Amino acid sequence: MLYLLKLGELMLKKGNRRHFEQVLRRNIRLVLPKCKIQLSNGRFYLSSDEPGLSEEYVEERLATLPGIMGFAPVYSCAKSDKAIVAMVRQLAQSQVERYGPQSSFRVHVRRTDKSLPRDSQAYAVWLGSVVLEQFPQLKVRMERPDWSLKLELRDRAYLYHRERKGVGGLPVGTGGRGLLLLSGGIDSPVAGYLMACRGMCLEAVYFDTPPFTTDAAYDKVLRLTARLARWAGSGGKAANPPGVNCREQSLLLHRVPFTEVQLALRKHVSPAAMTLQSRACMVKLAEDLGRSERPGRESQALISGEALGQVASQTIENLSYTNSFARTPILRPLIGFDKEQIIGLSRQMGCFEISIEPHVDCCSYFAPARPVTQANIPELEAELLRVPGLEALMETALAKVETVAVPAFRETGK
Ligand SMILES: Nc1ncnc2c1ncn2[C@@H]1O[C@H](COP(=O)(O)OP(=O)(O)OP(=O)(O)O)[C@@H](O)[C@H]1O
Repeated sequence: MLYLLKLGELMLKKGNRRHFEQVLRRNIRLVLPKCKIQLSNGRFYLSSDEPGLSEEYVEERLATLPGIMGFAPVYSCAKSDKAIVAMVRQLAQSQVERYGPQSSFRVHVRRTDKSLPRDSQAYAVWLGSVVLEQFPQLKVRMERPDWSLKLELRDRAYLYHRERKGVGGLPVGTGGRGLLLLSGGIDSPVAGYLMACRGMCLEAVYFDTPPFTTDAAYDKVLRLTARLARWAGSGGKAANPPGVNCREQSLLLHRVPFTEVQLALRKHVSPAAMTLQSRACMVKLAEDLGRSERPGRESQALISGEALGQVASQTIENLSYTNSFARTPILRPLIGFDKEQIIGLSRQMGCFEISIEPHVDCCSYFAPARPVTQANIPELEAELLRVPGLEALMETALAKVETVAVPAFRETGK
């Protein structure tokens, strides 16, 4: 099996392109350890002789790896006319068996080796006539043919007839480290996906409020984390904090026991500010968690699934209030998205059906009927300071955090 990988945005990097390529190579190795990777002329080639390795298995992983714009299973041969003709004839034969002797086709050629005797167009015309000689009833069609053959003339000749899109973006591990606030809802997994596709190495944190939330709600968060790990989990060893040595494609999920904090807030803050004050505590805890016990490997940003105006608590005043609890930036990649766009991405990720399962999360349980929409920052800060023992409750919560590495593909039994 041989695949040609197209790198897209990576190719635009100038001085540090090698670094990006190395990170991508490391990520591919983690995800597909049984494949060999070779880099030549701005293309990666992935090959394997492993008998049990199916195309479906390989493609499922390549399709979710940030940094890969597209990929195609290819045949390759030397650049001699004789070898190319034999390879074209063989692939044309299989396409005619599939689409019929009267189907339409085109040949597309790219040539990076300028020392060859023909230019790309002349190669395409010549190979088109080779195919027509073999199957005279075929029709040549440039626009939307039934099938096409694509030939790339590089160090060798590479021929393919189908190509799949990847997610593009940049390889995980080239964009710093972020801690995603992951609830069981629709938005936060999508926010994590977008940041992973910009190369950010992620971990996730979930604030759990038993008995107001159930084990089923946590299980839902685990399944969402597994899904997200398909895109974000390729940071592998680089994503491990000290003491964890996970070599699988996986994502670390921290579960913070948040009940005591929520109960103290419910007793001492105004009902209308409940959501906002608990979000502020989450931000503070997440930031402390992202810094704790990991010198040199701290989270450099928090990530949240908030979108401006999506719910009453997500106004610009309220976002400014929660910002004031973090020294690191809070990234909100969905800030300008509407719900339909978010749902579209969530479906694409295979998260939507999980996210809409009906489980109560901590915020909806404690949510006020009429939340504060225009945070008065000094008043709210003063109110939070008056909650007795809040600091100690937060420290206890941090001391009891449970961390698991959630593998990307185990949920499907693969
Ligand atoms: N229990 C939680 N654990 C971790 N993060 C949370 C939790 N609840 C909320 N968040 C974070 O706060 C953001 C805003 O949450 P909120 O409930 O207001 O919005 P939402 O639109 O329901 O978001 P989502 O669909 O991600 O739950 C979430 O996107 C998430 O990043």
